[in-house]
Amino acid sequence: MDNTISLEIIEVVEQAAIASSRWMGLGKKDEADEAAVEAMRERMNKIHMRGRIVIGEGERDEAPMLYIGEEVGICTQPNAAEFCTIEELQEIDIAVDPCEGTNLVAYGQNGSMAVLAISERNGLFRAPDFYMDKLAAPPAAKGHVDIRKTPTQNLKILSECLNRSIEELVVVVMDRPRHKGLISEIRAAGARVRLISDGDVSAAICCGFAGTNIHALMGIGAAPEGVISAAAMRCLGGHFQGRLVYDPAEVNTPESAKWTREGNLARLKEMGIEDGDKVYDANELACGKDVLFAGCGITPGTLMEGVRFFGGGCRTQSLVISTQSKTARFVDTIHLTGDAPKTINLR
Ligand SMILES: O=C(COP(=O)(O)O)[C@@H](O)[C@H](O)[C@H](O)[C@H](O)COP(=O)(O)O
Ligand SMILES: [Mn+2]
Ligand SMILES: [Mn+2]
Repeated sequence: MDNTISLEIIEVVEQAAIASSRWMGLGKKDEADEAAVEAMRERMNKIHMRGRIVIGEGERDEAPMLYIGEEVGICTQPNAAEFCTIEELQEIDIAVDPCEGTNLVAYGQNGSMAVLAISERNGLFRAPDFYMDKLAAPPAAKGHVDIRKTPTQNLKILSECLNRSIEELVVVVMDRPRHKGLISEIRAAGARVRLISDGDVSAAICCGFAGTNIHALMGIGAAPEGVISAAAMRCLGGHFQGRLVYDPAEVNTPESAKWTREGNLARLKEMGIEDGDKVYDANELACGKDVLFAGCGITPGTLMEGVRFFGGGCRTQSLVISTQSKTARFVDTIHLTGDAPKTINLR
């Protein structure tokens, strides 16, 4: 993968975050989402790359932009060989969530980001729009905790790996009725629970850094977000496992009521997945040789600030991590609008 993509891609998530943040607190989640999608697509199409969306806003019919299969980047043009380098002509797969946490943006709450993951062709798992049971934990616990173990067992292992008592652990769980039993078990084991209304990508990535006071993510969220989280955790060397949830009874949401257990198993078979209970780790969900994750805060979060506007511009904070560069690059950018020179206030 062309190394310069990692620098240009920062602007993709920045532009998506800025566009979405203009809708922050206005109670309009669809508009916040659409603004991010449009901005992400527009900036992506200016990059010298040959990209294909493998996780996006849905199938072509229901999503006018950034749909699964959409080609993005200058080097997708038919005559690209005339003006693109051999490296730029290599096909790359892209998973996007232009507004991860649309509710958070609409209601002005913390933790929303514009995110994406990139790898070479077939380097990212093409997750269906299923739910996914997830377990994320810090690098020190990688391969020691296991989603097949009980939360109580995993908390014991985590406390040993992180050299702290169970009482000193904080586990993020999405605040959903489906997690009633999980939350009770974590509390009974002695750990503390941080409930979030949305945004489990942010929670998963926080486990990859020490000092965030988040030591695990447990529970069921969406599968596409699981792949993007796995890409980030692969770059960070953290623990990430996911299991697709095919039985609607496990989640019992209006979304899951549209499906049946048998129908879901048949859908998985069509995709070539025979074992619906398979547990995928980060190396399988983001299996490419080179994997890159980029995110930009829309509203403030644990890792990144949100977009902050001032007269004549705004300031963003992004994070780019890649297996290739072996860096976790936090980027603080001031964006100026209009032509007149501005005084940049650093306080
Ligand atoms: O909170 C989320 C919403 O993402 P988005 O639609 O892009 O704003 C994600 O982080 C979750 O992983 C997931 O989408 C959610 O758990 C599934 O929805 P729900 O049925 O409300 O739990
Ligand atoms: Mn999302
Ligand atoms: Mn989204």
